[in-house]
Amino acid sequence: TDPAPKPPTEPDLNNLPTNPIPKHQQQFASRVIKIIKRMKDAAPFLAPVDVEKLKIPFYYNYITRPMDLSTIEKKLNAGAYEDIQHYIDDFNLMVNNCIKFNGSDSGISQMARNIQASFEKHNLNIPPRELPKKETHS
Ligand SMILES: CN1C(=O)c2ccccc2Sc2cc(NC(=O)[C@@H]3CCCO3)ccc21
Repeated sequence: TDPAPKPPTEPDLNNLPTNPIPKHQQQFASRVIKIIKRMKDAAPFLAPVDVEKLKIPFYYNYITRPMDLSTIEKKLNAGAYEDIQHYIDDFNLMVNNCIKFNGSDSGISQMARNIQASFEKHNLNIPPRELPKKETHS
């Protein structure tokens, strides 16, 4: 059939959540993404998959929701995440898109799993939504 059109770019600035994740969670997540972006295996994931450059006109027929590190960063900066879990879900979507299109045994999928392992390690101490109350010692 015909090549599917490019899906709408995220974040949808006309559809931001009323209660996005608080500042301290957004800052934590942005720091993790910055660290991941410095990994050599992150290079193919820094920007959206370029279907023209890679000559893969049917990419969007298989991958209906493309995701990459720059889009996650834009969503963090725009306050597009309602829950910190959704930032983790987007990272895993990026990895799973890669595995789905290229195959689990491909070199690019091994790179995706490498950065995913580092991402999970850095997220071990994700801060809770509400900060612990400052105790006022009477
Ligand atoms: C994640 N991923 C891919 O999932 C992908 C999708 C289809 C075909 C190949 C690949 S490997 C890949 C390569 C680049 N980029 C390059 O190879 C650069 C930029 C275009 C040509 O050289 C970017 C994303 C990507």
